[in-house]
Amino acid sequence: MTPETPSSSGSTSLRPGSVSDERLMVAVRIRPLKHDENQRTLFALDKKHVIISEEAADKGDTLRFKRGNDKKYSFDVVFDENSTQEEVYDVTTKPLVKNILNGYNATVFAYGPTGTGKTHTMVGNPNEPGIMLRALNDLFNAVKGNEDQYTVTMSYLEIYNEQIRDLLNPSSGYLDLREDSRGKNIQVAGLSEISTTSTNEVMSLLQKGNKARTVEPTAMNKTSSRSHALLSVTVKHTTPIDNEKDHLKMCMKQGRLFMIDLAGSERANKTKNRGKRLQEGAHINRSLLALGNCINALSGGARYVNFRDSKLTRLLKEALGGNCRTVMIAHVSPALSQREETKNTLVYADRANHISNKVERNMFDVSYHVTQYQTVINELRGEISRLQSKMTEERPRSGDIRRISAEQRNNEVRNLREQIVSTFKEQMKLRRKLMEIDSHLLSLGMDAERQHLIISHWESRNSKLYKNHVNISRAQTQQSVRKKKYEGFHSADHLNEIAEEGFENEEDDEEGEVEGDAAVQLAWAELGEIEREQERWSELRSHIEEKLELCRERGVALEDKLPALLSSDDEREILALMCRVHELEADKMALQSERLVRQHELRRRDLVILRYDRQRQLSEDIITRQRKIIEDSNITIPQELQELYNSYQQEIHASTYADSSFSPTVSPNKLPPVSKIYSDPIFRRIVSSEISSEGSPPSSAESEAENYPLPLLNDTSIDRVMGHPVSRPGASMRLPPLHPPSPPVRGNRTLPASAENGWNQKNLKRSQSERNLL
Ligand SMILES: Nc1ncnc2c1ncn2[C@@H]1O[C@H](COP(=O)(O)OP(=O)(O)OP(=O)(O)O)[C@@H](O)[C@H]1O
Repeated sequence: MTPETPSSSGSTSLRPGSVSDERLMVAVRIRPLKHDENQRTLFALDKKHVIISEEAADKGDTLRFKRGNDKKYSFDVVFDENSTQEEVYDVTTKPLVKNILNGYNATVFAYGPTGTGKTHTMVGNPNEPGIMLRALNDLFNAVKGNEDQYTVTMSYLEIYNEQIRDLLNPSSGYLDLREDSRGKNIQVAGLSEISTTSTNEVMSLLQKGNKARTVEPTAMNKTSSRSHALLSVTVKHTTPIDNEKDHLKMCMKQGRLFMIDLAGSERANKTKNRGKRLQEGAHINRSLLALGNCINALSGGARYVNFRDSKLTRLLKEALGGNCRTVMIAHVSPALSQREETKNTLVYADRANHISNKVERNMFDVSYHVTQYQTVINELRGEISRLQSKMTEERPRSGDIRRISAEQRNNEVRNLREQIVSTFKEQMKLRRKLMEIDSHLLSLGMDAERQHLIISHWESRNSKLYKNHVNISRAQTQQSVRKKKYEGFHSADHLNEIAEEGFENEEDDEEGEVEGDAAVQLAWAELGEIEREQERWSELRSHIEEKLELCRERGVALEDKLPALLSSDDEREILALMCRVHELEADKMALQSERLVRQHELRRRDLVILRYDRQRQLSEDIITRQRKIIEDSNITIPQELQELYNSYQQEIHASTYADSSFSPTVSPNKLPPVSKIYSDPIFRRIVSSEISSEGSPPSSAESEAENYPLPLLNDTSIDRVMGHPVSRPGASMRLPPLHPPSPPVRGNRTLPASAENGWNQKNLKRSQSERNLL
């Protein structure tokens, strides 16, 4: 069985205008029994399941693990004691390396009780190197030949007794953890960030770092790591943008990979630790407890998660709850003597399995933000022109200036200047707050849209697919019932009530529909919650807007006081200073906006790649179905088509080689003759009904479609395939040409090879232009 890769596991659908949730991937690695351990309590059932027994079992006694008290757990992947370092790396981390090169953040961390093999997995030894070295090796190989475009830097730190130490420069002492006022952008001040693309250099740096790490013998592990070690690798990729019209000439992607070897949780009575070791153990357990609490809160969908309880959780904040693909490798011992620790670890790992991270933001959001920046910039520019015109105003001054002492005037001028500057700062603060509120309102709007889509999808499914049109009125009644429930929704308790209550007055007993009902109830409830939040934030917005207006008026009033105090030159000087401050602020805003556009461009490109990836998977599905029909009907494959398939297979193998997360579904020996299949009326009926079941039939207006009768996908079908129940009437689109193409069919079953060549030429051009898009 090929285990899922982090990029595929648990990720939900993605489209422009949406945020994608990536579920945290959880792997479990079982270490081999030690010589003095004879009884075991844990077995790997297969590549995804483990079973833990209440009672003892002898070595190798798998059969008895089927009894009542045994508990089974499922994970994304399970590595048994025979798994190699290479296997563990290939499945958990190798796919992340590709993500890093594409500008994503990713984290792999080893978790588990002391002595279960975390350091073995992450660091390893010269004969069996661990994840850290393998990942760095792969990263360097990937950038080889393009070193001018890539910058790779690394840092390595340990958290020992809640203190941070630089493992690449241990003499620098303890380092501080810094973050901005909103708890974002967490950084370690003074941490060395070493730039390299040489594997040998990295080897010696890692060795140096590992030597500097705090390791001590305990009763449970002769080389027990007494600290958490965090290796971070950042890859920056800078490429020129082709588009001449684009005002941004360079495109920059930055991905970061965190590889973390946590210290092991431990029980004082088992480790027999005393004094310093006991104190270390307490620190380790406290920070792991904080991590456990975060995992609990995140997996339960809590709105607030406390990352502040330990330095470890503060550093892992982004990995667990932010823009990051994360893999947790939970380590366990199969020994009976370790049963409690193993069980606790499995429970934590199981909870972590429910954590999702948001790794993609939408395009609309970005362009909206850019507009917001532009609005503030325009306002600032307006202020600048107003101040400039004030500067050029010719006003007789000497007679107006109040007759006061020079010292008094200096004081008043200083006061006035300070007030003007602080009013301006307050204005900027309020403007930024408004931007944040607008952005939050926007995401609420999108959340609401998502819920509406769930509801409308459910409605259309109920009325279109499963019911005849007599039942439409029933669906409408259902909608009004739900609406009433939504309007009456006031609390979480009420939500539970609704969920439990179900729709007792209906007779739906189809399982799928019951599930759909629960989902739609939740969607209505969510909508209620979202609307209340929108109201709250809109009120806050009006309040801030009022404050901003008052602040502006105060600023103008302060400016008006200037002539009474200053000579014409003094006033000009102050006005010029204010102009400068405004200009700087406007420039800053412009830079921030530009940065946003760049980030957006990166995301957009990744999105395009993702869509093509999905189209490719869809093509494979179609091929598999075709193949089945061909095999069932015993149809012979024409020579030309066989050649096309051979080319296709080569492509598949090439991409498999380049991307281990992709597994071809077509066997190399036998391939289906698509041309005959496509001209086969039964096949065409099946595929058309499968693909066009929710949309309109192929349009005869499209001449290409007439010539090459591939089924057309309208947007609804595409969205269905892409995982989006969006119903958008109108536009239709042809299947992507990535699957083996169907040659033209005209009366006879297939056209001669020359006609097919013409088709291939066209197809080739189209693929080329699609590649250009990327
Ligand atoms: N899968 C494995 N194959 C071979 N040896 C292993 C495996 N897992 C662990 N070991 C061995 O078990 C011992 C303890 O492993 P390791 O030091 O990696 O545990 P740990 O979880 O990092 O412990 P601690 O939390 O105390 O630092 C080491 O000698 C290691 O080589």
